[in-house]
Amino acid sequence: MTLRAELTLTRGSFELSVSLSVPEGGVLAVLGPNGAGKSTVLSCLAGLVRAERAHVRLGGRVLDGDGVRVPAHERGVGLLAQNALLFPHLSVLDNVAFSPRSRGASKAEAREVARRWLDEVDAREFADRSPAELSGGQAQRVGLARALAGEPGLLLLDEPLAALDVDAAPAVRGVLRRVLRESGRKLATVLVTHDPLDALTLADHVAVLAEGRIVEQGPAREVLAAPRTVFTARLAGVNLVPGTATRTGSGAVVRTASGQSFHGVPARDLADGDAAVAVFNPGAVAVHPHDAEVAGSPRNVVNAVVTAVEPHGPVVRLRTREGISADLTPASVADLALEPGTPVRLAVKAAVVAVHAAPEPARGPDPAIGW
Ligand SMILES: Nc1ncnc2c1ncn2[C@@H]1O[C@H](COP(=O)(O)OP(=O)(O)OP(=O)(O)O)[C@@H](O)[C@H]1O
Repeated sequence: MTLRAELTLTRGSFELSVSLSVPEGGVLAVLGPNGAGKSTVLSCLAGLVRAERAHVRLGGRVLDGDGVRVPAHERGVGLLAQNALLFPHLSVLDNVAFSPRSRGASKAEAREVARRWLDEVDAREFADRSPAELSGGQAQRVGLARALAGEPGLLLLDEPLAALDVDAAPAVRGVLRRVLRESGRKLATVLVTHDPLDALTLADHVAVLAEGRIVEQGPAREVLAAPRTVFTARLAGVNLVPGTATRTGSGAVVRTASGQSFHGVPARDLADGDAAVAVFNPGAVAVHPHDAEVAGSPRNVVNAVVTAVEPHGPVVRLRTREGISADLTPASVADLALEPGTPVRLAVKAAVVAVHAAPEPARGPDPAIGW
C-alpha cells in the first residue's frame, strides 16, 4: 500500500513539519542527527503520538485527517524497534501468532501463519523457546516475524539493528533485506536508521531530517553519493565545504564565509550565487609538509593543523582543525611525522571535487566539515 503523510507538531521549542510518500513495495530510510524528530515521525504514523495537523493515508484509507483518527491497533501498521519487546510469558510461536489471533484467526490458524513467518525469518527452530532464550539477533528476527504476521500495510522499523553487536547485525540485515524484497512488495516501509549502510542496503529512497524538517531526499545512492548537508556528508564519510558558488566556464568555485576558495566540477543545476557545497572524498586529499610547494594540475590547497590521527579500516584518517579529513597509509603518517598539532598543507584536485547547490544555507563550522 502506498503511504502519504503530512505531519505538523510542536513540542516546546521543537517543531516537526514533514511530508512523506512511500510507494507500495518501497522502503524509505529516514536519517538524521539525534533529536531530529525521526522517532516522532514513526510514532505519529503508528498512531502513538497525536500530531497537531496530520494527514496520513495508507492505500485508500485515511488514518489521520479529515476528522478521522484511526487508533493505533486498527491502523494495520507493524512496528519493530531496537528491541523486539516480545511478550516474555508467551512462546516464540505464540508471540508471532498474537497478531493473527487478535485479528480473529483461530488458535490453529494463527499458529500456522506464525510458523510461516518464522520460516521467512529463518527462526522456525526457535518456535517453542521462550523469548528469554533468544539472542538479540534471534529476537529481532522473531520481532520482524511478529510485525509482519499481522499483515500490515505499513511497516515501521525504528533502528532495528542498533542494539545488536557487530557480529549479529549483518545476519539480521540480510534477513531484513530479503524479507523486504520478497514479502514487502505489498507494504510501504519506513526505516529509521543512523547507519548509511542500512540506508544503502535496505532502502530505495532516503529522507534526511534535521530539526524537524526534511533537508534532503531522493534515491538512496544519489543522496549519499552527492550529499548537500553536513549531516549527510558525515554519514557518507566525505568532506563537505559550504559556501557560495560562482560558475567559471566549465568549472565552479565555492567561496566560504572566511574567503577560502574551492574549485570543482559543477552539478548541472548549479547557478551563480547559489548556496553550494564542495564535496570530496578523504581519499582524494593529499597531505604535504606545511612548507611544501604544491604544483601540478589545478588544485585546491589549504593550510591546516592536524587534530586527530585515527585508524580507519586499512588506512589512517587524519582530521584537521579546518574540518577537512584525509585518508593516508600508515607509512605516510610515519614519513610525515603526523600527530595532533602538526601543521600541514592539504591539496585536492579540482577534478575530484563535486560542487552541488545546497538546499539551505549550509551549516557547521567554517570553512569545511570533514570526517
Ligand atoms: N515525550 C516527549 N516529550 C517532550 N519532548 C520530546 C518527547 N520525546 C521527544 N521529544 C523531543 O522531540 C524532539 C525529537 O525527538 P525524537 O526522539 O523524535 O528525535 P530522533 O530523531 O528520533 O532522535 P534520536 O536519534 O536521538 O532517537 C527532540 O527535541 C526531543 O527532545
